[in-house]
Amino acid sequence: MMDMVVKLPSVNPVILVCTALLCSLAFLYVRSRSSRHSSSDLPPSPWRLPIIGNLHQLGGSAHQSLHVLSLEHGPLMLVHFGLVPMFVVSSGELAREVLKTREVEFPGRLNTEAYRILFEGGEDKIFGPAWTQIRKVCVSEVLSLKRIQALQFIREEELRRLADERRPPADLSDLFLTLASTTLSRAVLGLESAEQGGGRESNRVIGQLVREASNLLNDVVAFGAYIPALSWLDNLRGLYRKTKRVSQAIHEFLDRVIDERLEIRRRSEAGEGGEQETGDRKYFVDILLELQTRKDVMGGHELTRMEIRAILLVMFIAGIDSSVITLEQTMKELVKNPRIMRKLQQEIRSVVGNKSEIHQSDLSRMEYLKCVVKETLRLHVPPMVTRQASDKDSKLGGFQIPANAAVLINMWAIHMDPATWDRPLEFLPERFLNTRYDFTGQDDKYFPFSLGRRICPGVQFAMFSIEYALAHVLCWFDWELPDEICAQSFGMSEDQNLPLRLVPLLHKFDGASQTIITKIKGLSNK
Ligand code: HEM
Repeated sequence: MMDMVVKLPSVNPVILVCTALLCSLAFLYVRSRSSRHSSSDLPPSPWRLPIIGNLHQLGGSAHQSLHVLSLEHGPLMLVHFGLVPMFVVSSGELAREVLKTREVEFPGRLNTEAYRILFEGGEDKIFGPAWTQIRKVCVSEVLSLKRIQALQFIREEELRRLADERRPPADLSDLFLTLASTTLSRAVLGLESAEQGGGRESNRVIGQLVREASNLLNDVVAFGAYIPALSWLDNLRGLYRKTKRVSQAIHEFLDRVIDERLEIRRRSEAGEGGEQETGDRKYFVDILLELQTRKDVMGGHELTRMEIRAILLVMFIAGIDSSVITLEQTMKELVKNPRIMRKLQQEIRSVVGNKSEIHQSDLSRMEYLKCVVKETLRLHVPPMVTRQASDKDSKLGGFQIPANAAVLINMWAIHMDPATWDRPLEFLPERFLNTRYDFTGQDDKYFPFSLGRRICPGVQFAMFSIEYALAHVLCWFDWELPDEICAQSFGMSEDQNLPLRLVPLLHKFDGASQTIITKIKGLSNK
């Protein structure tokens, strides 16, 4: 999500070796200008090549490679991403210091070129002085339990669509994306629901654009970011052209929505029969537009349209991708572990009983479901969170951290620590039964939503949406792999078998009540 997750481009070894040879002279120059800190003050560092630094040691899954390096070099190490020194934290204790107890010393996140293009400026543009106030508005107006309940009917509508996907296999990735983008589009932008005219199409368009933007932010950590002399490679790959195209399409879309909301407000104020701005009809975009004229609430800051667009985009990028990934990875883990899938379905079906709908109160009785989602978030956490040190030198873990240094928190490594987790690579939801782990950021062994001032404000919204979607998908249907997919190799890596296509089989309830039979028939006749 946003620049919070850092992945590396797959690096062609030939390019790397040539670059290393050609640039070794330049390295001598760079070294002559290198840090004024003596190396004994700095954390341990793996051996590195000229210019490319440690990039050759970081495969497609940088978080996994960094974890391996940290086992040898310690919980705080200095790794060179090309010419950029990164201070990599792999222990919960040090992560807590950076993210929470000493957060003022590590206030910002890292910027990338893709980030600057998509948000029309850097991190400061969105997360500047006004952000604390906007965060509060997000939590109370968009992500509150009341708003979550008010939007429940949208989730229900989308889940019913499953029945339309009767021609197997069902594209679950598409279903989860539509569900996440529709729910957020309504809460944030007030876009129409699927039943209202072009609602579905608009939701799909923004959902797809946002996913493209997330991929650009996550995957396209461009060569130029680490080795400026290689930025021509990024141009050659058309990365910035693509980012600019996606950015322009998103901004045009958001501008249209903002203009529509302004027009609705104008007509309503002029008594021209426009939409009534009642509590339920006021969306996040309306609240931001209102804040534009409330400098008093915003600590004297006047929100610009550009900032409004950037804030709306942050909500989408942060909200959609992470929820979809969690849903996809949970279903993949369940298909790989049929025992766990059966146990979970038994729990869901026994709680739902003869009812034809799943209510919010039912979810609170599904303890094993919560364990399953927690375990998915342990194994498939947004792998890395970034921070930038303030403009003063500081110390961490007894080592020197220079002013403005880039810090990477390897969340994945912390969630894999064998000192905390028995058989850490296995999917074992039972490990969370009767434990203290939650998402409030109190614990430094497990914190998929991060810690401290910048902790994810969408925790409740995300957990409810994810649990609700899984309970529906697993209650009425059993799931199988399509014939063409080999069970042994299914889901060996995170990116494998995506988009996720599975065969839904309507579940045969023993002695099912008339209500359930009617529900299932209703679904299959849709
Ligand atoms: C499973 C789902 C989710 C996960 C695992 C997740 C995780 C995270 C993480 C790790 C961060 C970075 C915090 C940091 O830098 O310290 C974050 C930030 C953020 N998330 Fe989430 N998130 C999820 C869903 C959502 C949803 C559904 C929304 C909104 C609807 C949301 C909105 C945000 C926002 C606005 C930020 C930026 C907060 C700030 O910088 O102050 N997230 N999230």
